[in-house]
Amino acid sequence: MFVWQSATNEQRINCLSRPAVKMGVKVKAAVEAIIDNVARNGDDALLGYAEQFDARVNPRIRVTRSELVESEFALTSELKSAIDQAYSNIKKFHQLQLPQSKQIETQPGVICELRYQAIEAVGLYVPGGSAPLPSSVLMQGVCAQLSGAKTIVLATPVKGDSQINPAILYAAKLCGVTDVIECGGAGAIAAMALGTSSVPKVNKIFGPGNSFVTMAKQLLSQSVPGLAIDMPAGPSEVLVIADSGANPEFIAADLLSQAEHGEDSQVILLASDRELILDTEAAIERQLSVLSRADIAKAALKNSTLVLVENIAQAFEISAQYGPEHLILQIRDAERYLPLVKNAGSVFVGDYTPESAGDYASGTNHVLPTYGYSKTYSSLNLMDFYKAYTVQTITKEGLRGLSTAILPLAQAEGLDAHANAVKVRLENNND
Ligand SMILES: NC(=O)c1ccc[n+]([C@@H]2O[C@H](COP(=O)([O-])OP(=O)(O)OC[C@H]3O[C@@H](n4cnc5c(N)ncnc54)[C@H](O)[C@@H]3O)[C@@H](O)[C@H]2O)c1
Ligand SMILES: N[C@H](CO)Cc1c[nH]c[nH+]1
Ligand SMILES: [Zn+2]
Repeated sequence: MFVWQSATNEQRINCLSRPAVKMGVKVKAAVEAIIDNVARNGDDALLGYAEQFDARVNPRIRVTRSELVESEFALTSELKSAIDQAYSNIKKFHQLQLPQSKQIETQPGVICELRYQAIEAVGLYVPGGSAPLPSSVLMQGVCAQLSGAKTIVLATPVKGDSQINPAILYAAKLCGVTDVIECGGAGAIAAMALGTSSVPKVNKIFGPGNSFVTMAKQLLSQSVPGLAIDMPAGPSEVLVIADSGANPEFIAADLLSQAEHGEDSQVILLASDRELILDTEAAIERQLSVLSRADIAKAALKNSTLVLVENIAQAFEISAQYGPEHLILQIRDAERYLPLVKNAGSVFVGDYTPESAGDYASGTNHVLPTYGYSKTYSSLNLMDFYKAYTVQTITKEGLRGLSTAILPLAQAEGLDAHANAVKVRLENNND
């Protein structure tokens, strides 16, 4: 147990530091080499990485159309309807976000509009190194589909001699994905950013992934002209704020649900009650013993801390400083505390709102900023698949009215040609 009140500043900073950030320099060098190889050797580089990193036997790049169409027959009816239910809820929540153009006459004869256009070609990365994630297909695919993107490329790694997971293919089919690519990591991101013989080049790359994926997105968005990315969405994180009324079994389950994602996941509990922390420690031990991914969760717990805070208000201050991907509030009267939430990708309110609900099926998006980027980035939403642009239409009289602002400003800036573009029109008597 970490006691916030008696810790030094340095100990507090350490307690909130993220494991993935510590390995940044090594990851950058590896990713730069991968991008360079894909730029030079295209598909051949991708096939090589599939063998090297995913132990792929007879690697290939493209999944066929008929595999997509037939994927549902490989699913149990239970899993198929689970995917359908999640798809429907995610679609409902994201349909709410459809952008609407707006216009206003700012002064007589001067009309300004804000319009939206879907990004034409999008690349969706679905992590698959440690677990296949059909839910991540839905989170990104529903948005791409609702936006009307023309090209929707989905890349995911496949391990060893296994087949690509049919649940991933079925979710991709539901979302209207146009190209499914069997490659992972930085290579897959580079392929979608640069294009290869088999992989269409896209305008924007989305999706979570490990440190290699996240680094590749960041590096390529700085070097490929016009390429955009959604956000740095790396190793999963959850921060739980709990009061003395919380259930330690629920807290332990929530912490373990994210610890099991990867060894570099981080889970933090901020609790105002010492007994609750001790009970949660015991619950974690009990629950861990029957988890199939206990080893991964145990490793992640080494980067994680159960913290005793003075009071709930202090917990919110610490959480704002950390900026978690997910924030779970297991406190009485939790809604009352929502105004204290400052930086969090997605907030789960009350004892019966586990993160798993948002991870899979409630309707909210699970692609969220990590590494503290919830301080500045939004959670993935439909707007990320659009660009907004403006349109203006001005009548001659409108321009005359506006000239009293344009001409003095152009003069003040010493830009005569700007002023002339107005004057020639106002002096024109040919219409
Ligand atoms: N933030 C979010 O919204 C969100 C959502 C889902 C999952 N996640 C996170 O995504 C991550 C998924 O990671 P993952 O590893 O399971 O899958 P992944 O698909 O992101 O990464 C697997 C790929 O990493 C590459 N790789 C592996 N070892 C490498 C090495 N030594 N050098 C270079 N490249 C290497 C390989 O190409 C491999 O195919 C987890 O950390 C999980 O927590 C985040
Ligand atoms: N918790 C992950 C985001 O950090 C999303 C996910 C996918 N499947 C299960 N969980
Ligand atoms: Zn999860």
